[in-house]
Amino acid sequence: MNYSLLPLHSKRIALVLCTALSALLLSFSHGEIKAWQVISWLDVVGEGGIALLTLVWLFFLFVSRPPGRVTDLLVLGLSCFMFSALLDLMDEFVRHQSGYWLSLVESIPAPIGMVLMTWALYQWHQEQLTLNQQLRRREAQSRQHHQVDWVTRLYGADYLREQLTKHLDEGVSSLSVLMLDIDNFDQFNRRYGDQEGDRLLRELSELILMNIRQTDLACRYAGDRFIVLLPETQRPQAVTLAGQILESVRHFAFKTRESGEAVFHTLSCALVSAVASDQAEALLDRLNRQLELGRGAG
Ligand SMILES: Nc1nc2c(ncn2[C@@H]2O[C@H](COP(=O)(O)OP(=O)(O)OP(=O)(O)O)[C@@H](O)[C@H]2O)c(=O)[nH]1
Repeated sequence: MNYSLLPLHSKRIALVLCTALSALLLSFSHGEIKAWQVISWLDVVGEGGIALLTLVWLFFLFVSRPPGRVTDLLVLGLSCFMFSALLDLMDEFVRHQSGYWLSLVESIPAPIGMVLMTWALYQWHQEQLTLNQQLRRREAQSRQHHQVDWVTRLYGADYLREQLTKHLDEGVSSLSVLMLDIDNFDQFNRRYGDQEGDRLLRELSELILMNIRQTDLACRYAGDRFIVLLPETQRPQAVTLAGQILESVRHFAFKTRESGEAVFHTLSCALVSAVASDQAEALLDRLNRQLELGRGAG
């Protein structure tokens, strides 16, 4: 199991522990401990099981989800539910005198928790739809995770070559291919470090993905260079799409981790349209040359 997300939840874990502790303290401070013989062990197992399983759910939540709104709602909801479940369990061990208000405190958090969790699950569903959409854009027509680039999570150059060859062999009509290169990335790396460089690569990949269509395929071709395959796309449409990517990158304020300073970036781009006799490598060479020529001219 991967526990790498646990440290990110230290405050939430503290909240859960405080909630559990306050349920125990509240119960012990308002009653007296029952005699061993009158405890109903069947109820203890049933109610204790519910409280324990709530804690298990919380544990899996912490190891599975990064912090965020949906996570917070789920933690709050489960904590409320656990609070009621623990008070319910403590009833088996402690006889309470002030029955009415304590039973109110015991009953109310559980339904509030259920409402919060229901709302959280709806939000989770919405979040999943967005993630699925991003995944579909990353995956194009097939799923080959060994060919994914681990910095950007985009497909790498080998997968790109395979897909490009496939498109060309199938004679897909109007295939446009776009190459994008981050300007002055080396300078950025030297100033802010490689880790920030990796983060920039990831964030720009997200921006590229957000601007392409479901049928397009974005790959990391090399270092700071990306390629987007645009099937069934005439040049004017490809030019518009490229313009949208360049604009969104130009307006994107990358915040450095250390100082929060906003750093802006531009991309250089080249665009070619495939012709009937094209081979993948020749087309990629054409793209590379065009990009360098454009830079020379710029
Ligand atoms: N952080 C990080 N840097 C990388 C990675 N792959 C390549 N690089 C760096 O990317 C930089 C690319 O440098 P160049 O090809 O000169 O690109 P550039 O500085 O953008 O120059 P122009 O393209 O001419 O604007 C080099 O410093 C590489 O070390 C990576 O995965 N992560």
